[in-house]
Amino acid sequence: MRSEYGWRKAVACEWSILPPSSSSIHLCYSYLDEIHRITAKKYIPTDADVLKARLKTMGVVEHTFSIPSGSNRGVEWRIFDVGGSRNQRQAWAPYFEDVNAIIFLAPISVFDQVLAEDARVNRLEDTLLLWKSVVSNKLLANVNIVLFLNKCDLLQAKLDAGIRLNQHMVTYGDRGNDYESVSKYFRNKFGALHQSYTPNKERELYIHLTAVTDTRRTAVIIATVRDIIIKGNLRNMRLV
Ligand SMILES: Nc1nc2c(ncn2[C@@H]2O[C@H](COP(=O)(O)OP(=O)(O)OP(=O)(O)O)[C@@H](O)[C@H]2O)c(=O)[nH]1
Ligand SMILES: [Mg+2]
Repeated sequence: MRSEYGWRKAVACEWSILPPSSSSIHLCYSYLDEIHRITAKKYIPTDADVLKARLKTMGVVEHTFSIPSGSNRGVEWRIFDVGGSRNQRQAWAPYFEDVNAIIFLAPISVFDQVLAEDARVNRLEDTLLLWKSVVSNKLLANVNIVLFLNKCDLLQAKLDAGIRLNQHMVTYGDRGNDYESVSKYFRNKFGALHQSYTPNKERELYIHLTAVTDTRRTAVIIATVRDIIIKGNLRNMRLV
């Protein structure tokens, strides 16, 4: 087995030959920081280890659960997790007719990365195009949409490291390269696309800045989202 120093050196070398799309390298580093724990004979993955793992969704994965207590006790929730990569998106269509809400995760830290599927395409530009096609879809006109501007922790780290948004997105111009300005810009950009392209001008868009690997904070956001979805469904059924 390589020593910790050896691993770091190997990863550092790899870093220099990999394209900037290799966000997994950051994750390698966080696993490497805990190499002794992870390579121990009796290693049992923690929840955090599982969260950090990159497990690409293939097809559509369904999860069903109900909440055991509280006012929504007994309500059955069905969640469909769909693969986001380009070759997975054709699998989404059959689910569009029957959903009550969509939670769209847009990774806003990827502004300096390209698609694994096509190195000519900037990942954030691709996300914006996908967002536009989802919000403009007529089949989804009455579906509540919640937008998670996700990977905010990685965005903050990149900006703190001096990576400039305007080098990758010229429309950003000479605005400040700090987290507040950048996140506000993305909030407005995604919001404006929804405003322009939604077939349902009454639809309210809910936007949250998230780092979903922070489970404590995400639990609070999910509780808010759950209430929004329930209220939206009741409204659609004209019960309130
Ligand atoms: N630091 C950080 N890592 C995140 C965040 N959200 C997801 N990740 C990590 O990003 C990687 C990709 O997450 P996945 O859940 O596999 O990505 P996905 O968007 O479902 O991708 P597909 O299944 O291909 O659609 C994993 O290693 C996650 O731990 C976040 O907010 N912050
Ligand atoms: Mg997935």
